[in-house]
Amino acid sequence: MTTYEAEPAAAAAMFGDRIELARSYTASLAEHGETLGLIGPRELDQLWSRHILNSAVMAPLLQSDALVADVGSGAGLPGLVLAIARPDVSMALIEPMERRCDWLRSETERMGLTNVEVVRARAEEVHGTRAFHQVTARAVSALRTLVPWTAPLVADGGELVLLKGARVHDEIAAAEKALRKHKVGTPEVLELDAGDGDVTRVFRAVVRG
Ligand SMILES: C[S@@+](CC[C@H](N)C(=O)[O-])C[C@H]1O[C@@H](n2cnc3c(N)ncnc32)[C@H](O)[C@@H]1O
Repeated sequence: MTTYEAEPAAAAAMFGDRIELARSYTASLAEHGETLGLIGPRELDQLWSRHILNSAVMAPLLQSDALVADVGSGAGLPGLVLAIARPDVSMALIEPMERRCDWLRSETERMGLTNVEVVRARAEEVHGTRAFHQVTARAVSALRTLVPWTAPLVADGGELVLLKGARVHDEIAAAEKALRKHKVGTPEVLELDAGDGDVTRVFRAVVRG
């Protein structure tokens, strides 16, 4: 059995009655994630805090019954975690790599999640074919590149909700032209606590399509 970080106290409160599913996904990611190239070996020590809770912190930011796209889901971060935490939300996981899509589909099926759709594509290939109330992404690219990939997927008046690191304000400055071109309104940077005292930064902005 693979050993990984013990469940932080904050997890149960963050997932509520969905905690067993979150435990199941975390255990499965710990067991298969390294072999499938989804996470590095050293990440097992921070699997809950750095990946699962860091993703789950976005759950309260999703609108009720929203149609959400997660661009570049990879192992399912934050998309699968959000689908677990928010069963009212319909989540499309947009991921171009076949092996990652296979993993996302098999986890969706194994956990019996009915609110997940896996879309094997680059975000740009989905432009003009679908529109979402909110679009999420984590660790995919700097805003300058990420905004042109994600903003065209947002329905008029919808939101970008992007997990970002400490350099988010520099990224916003560098993305000024892209933000204007894609009609992204003035962004706010939320500083959220994922329960471990570390700050998780989220870029949130309305898109006028
Ligand atoms: C560094 S991984 C991050 C995965 C996950 N979001 C996480 O936080 O662990 C970046 C992911 O973005 C995907 N990706 C890269 N370019 C993309 C694009 N244009 N559209 C959608 N996904 C893309 C990659 O295949 C990869 O799975």
